[in-house]
Amino acid sequence: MPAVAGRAVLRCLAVYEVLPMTHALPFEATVTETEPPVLPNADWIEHLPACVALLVGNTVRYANAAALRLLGAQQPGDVVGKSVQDFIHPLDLHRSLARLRHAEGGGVNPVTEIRVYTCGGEPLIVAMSSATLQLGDQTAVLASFLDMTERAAMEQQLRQTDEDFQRMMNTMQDVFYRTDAQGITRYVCPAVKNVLGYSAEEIIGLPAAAFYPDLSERDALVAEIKKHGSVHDFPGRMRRKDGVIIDISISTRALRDEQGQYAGVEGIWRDISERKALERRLEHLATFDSLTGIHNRRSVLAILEQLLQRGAPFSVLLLDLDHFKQVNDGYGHAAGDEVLSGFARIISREKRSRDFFGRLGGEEFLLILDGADEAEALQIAERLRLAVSAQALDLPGDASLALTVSIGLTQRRPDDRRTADVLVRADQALYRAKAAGRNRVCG
Ligand SMILES: Nc1nc2c(ncn2[C@@H]2O[C@H](COP(=O)(O)OP(=O)(O)OP(=O)(O)O)[C@@H](O)[C@H]2O)c(=O)[nH]1
Repeated sequence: MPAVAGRAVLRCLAVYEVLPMTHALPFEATVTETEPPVLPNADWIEHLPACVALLVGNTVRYANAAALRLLGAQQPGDVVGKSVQDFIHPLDLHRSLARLRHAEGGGVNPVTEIRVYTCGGEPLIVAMSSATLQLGDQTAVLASFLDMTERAAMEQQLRQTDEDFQRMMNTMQDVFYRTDAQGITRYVCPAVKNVLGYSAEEIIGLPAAAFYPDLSERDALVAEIKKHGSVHDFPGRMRRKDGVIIDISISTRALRDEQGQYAGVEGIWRDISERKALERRLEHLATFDSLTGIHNRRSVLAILEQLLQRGAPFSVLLLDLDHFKQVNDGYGHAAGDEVLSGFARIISREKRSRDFFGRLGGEEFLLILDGADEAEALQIAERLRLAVSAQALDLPGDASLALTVSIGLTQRRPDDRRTADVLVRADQALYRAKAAGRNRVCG
């Protein structure tokens, strides 16, 4: 048997790793157009798991058991003696015949996928290689093939899965990422460009920590993941390429290697800056008076309640602008608003930084003097009263108006339990100040 043919067949079969390379091809064969080729001592080919067929011209002259099985033959005659055209898919026929001619000319055809039909018409995909085989003075082609239908389907499925994954990653608003045990970013989806301003390529290979403005936040995250295995909506912050710090929410889990060792993290994070800003706006609205910007009623009373609960010493001033109705009546409601804002500005400026100032409603305000006893509170109240009467309050246009304020004062008493206990006394003191002629402080 010519060495070329032996090498070719071995190469065909070695592709599938079904034969140890030490096997030599032991057959000498002869082929005629009418009779099956004789392949003495070739039992092992007959029993190979790989499909083997011998072709002369376009006709199948021999097919081993595996080939007959794959092609669904009931008997050898269903395949042997038939033309390859009976089995090859029309779209692959031209290519297959060209390969046959190439092999006949002494060439070796590397493995390629070819669509074939079984005897029952079922389509298959086979991986086929072929090479010339000189049998006496006749040239045949030895083809070897394996069923790849399942693998092709799996590959198609994998491709589909990969395409779906890429599509999902490309359209995601959230950022999917993966780091290794050293915290190096190994994957990040393209959405990161919209959120951080960096492309995925710029980030992959860099430590995830590089994007945290405060490293302790990242350390806290990793510690939490290592402890619990995962985190959900963990708050954090990241620095964008333009330097802006954004609020993020992270949901991620620990990755483990085969030994169960920590191997990094995988998860998603989303930009929640807008949500946070909205929360802050809502919180501000819920805490501060929209006209004056100082604490609103709910907020200043909550502070009063807290101080009471803590048993902290304090005094309160209840402040009420005198004859404020006349401002509204004389200059209009907008002018009244302006005056209220101006008044709040004066008190905010004049109060001590540790004091809490809020608007209870209308033209009535509460100032909580943290730590102040009655004597100290009286001093502060007098100072505020003078500051108000000394400064003309602006009205819309160029006009301004001098107003006065009456102040009711009370000190926190040991038996005060509720805010109302304090407020009622302050209100009574304010009433006395009004009754006594206004523009004064009463305790
Ligand atoms: N512009 C404006 N006016 C308000 C607001 N809330 C309450 N007022 C007005 O404040 C006025 C309060 O009038 P009164 O309770 O009679 O008190 P006053 O005129 O200040 O008189 P005394 O307190 O007795 O000195 C009313 O005219 C209310 O309509 C507000 O948010 N803006």
